[in-house]
Amino acid sequence: MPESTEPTPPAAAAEPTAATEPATAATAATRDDTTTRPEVTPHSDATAPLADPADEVTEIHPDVDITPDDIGVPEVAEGEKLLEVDDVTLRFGGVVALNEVSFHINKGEILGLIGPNGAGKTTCFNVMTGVYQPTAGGIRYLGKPLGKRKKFQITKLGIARTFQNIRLFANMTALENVLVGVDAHHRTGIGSAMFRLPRHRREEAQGYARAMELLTFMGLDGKADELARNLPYGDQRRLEIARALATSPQLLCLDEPAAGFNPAEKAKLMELIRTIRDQGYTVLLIEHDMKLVMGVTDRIVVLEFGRKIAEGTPAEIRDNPAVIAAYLGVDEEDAS
Ligand SMILES: Nc1ncnc2c1ncn2[C@@H]1O[C@H](COP(=O)(O)OP(=O)(O)OP(=O)(O)O)[C@@H](O)[C@H]1O
Repeated sequence: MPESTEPTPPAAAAEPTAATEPATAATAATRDDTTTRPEVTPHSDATAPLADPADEVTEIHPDVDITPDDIGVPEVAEGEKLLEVDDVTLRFGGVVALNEVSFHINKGEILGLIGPNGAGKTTCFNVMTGVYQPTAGGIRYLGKPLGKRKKFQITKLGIARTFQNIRLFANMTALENVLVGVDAHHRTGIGSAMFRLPRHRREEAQGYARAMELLTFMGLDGKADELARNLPYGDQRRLEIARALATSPQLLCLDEPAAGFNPAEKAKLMELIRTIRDQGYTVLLIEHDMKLVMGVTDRIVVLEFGRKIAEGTPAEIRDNPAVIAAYLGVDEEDAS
C-alpha cells in the first residue's frame, strides 16, 4: 500500500454540504454532520422521521420525460467509462477507509457498490464528490482527473448524490428544495436577478418548469408547496433524488435510497431507478438490500474493510465465496 502521500485531515474536507445550503438549526436537524460522525450503522439517523408503515406508496410517473437539457459538459458514448476510481487510498488517522480501490462506471449502467458496514462505500462517494481528497490515487471523470475540485464544481460537471441520512432543507418546500438543485446550473448572476432582467426571468421560468417536471416524475407534484420536514419519510427520500436530478447530472449516486422503506416502496424504487437509467442517466447505487441490488444493477463492486474484494454481474457476485464470507463473517474457504 503506498504511504507516500500525507493524510488529508478529515476536518478540512468536512465543509458544509453545498454552497447554497443555509446553515439553520432546522436544516441541521436533518443533516448528517460529517465532522462529528455518528456510529457507523446502516440506518443510524436518529433525527430522521421513522418510516410509517401506514404511509401510502406514492405513485411515480415514469412516463414523464426528465431527460436533461444540454448543460455544456462533454458526453461520453454509451458503454464507455464515465468515471474511474483509480487506485484510491484514504486514511482517517489510523483508519484506512479505502485501500487501493479501483473500479469504473460505464455510461448508461447501474453499478452497485456493496459491502458490510464500515466497508468504505460512503467514503468512496465522498471522494468522488469532492468531500474528501484521497490520500493516494484519484478519480477520473470523462477521462480527466477531478483533482482538487470543490463539491459545487463537481456538481456542475455532472455528478450528483443523495445521502444515507436525508439532508433536505427542512424549512423549505418540496419545490424550493428542487429549485436549489436547478439553480446549480443558472447562468444569470445577482445583478440580473435584482433588476429582474428578461434573461433572468426566462431562466427562472425554465427552472420552475424543470422542478415541477421532476416532482411529477417522482409523484410529488401534489406536495410541491409542503415543507420538506412535513413530508412522510418515503417522500423525503424521493425528494432528495428529485433535487439531485435537478442538477442535470450525468452520474447519479444514491446512498442507501431504500433505507427505511417497506417492501412495496422498495419495489417502486427499483422501478424508479430503472426508469432514471432508461432516461439517459448513469446510476451508482449503495444499498444494503440484496434483493434490490441484485434486481436492479448491471454490475456490482464489493468492498470489505476498505478493499475491493469482488466485481462482476449480480449472478457472479451472488456466488462469489469471498463475498459470501464477507457478509456471513466466516473464512472464505468455509463459505465456498
Ligand atoms: N470522517 C471520518 N472520520 C474518521 N473515520 C471515518 C470517517 N468517515 C468514515 N470513517 C471510517 O471509515 C470506514 C469506512 O466508513 P464508511 O462510512 O465509508 O463505510 P460504509 O461502507 O459506507 O458503511 P455503512 O454501510 O455502515 O454506511 C469506517 O471504519 C468508518 O468508521
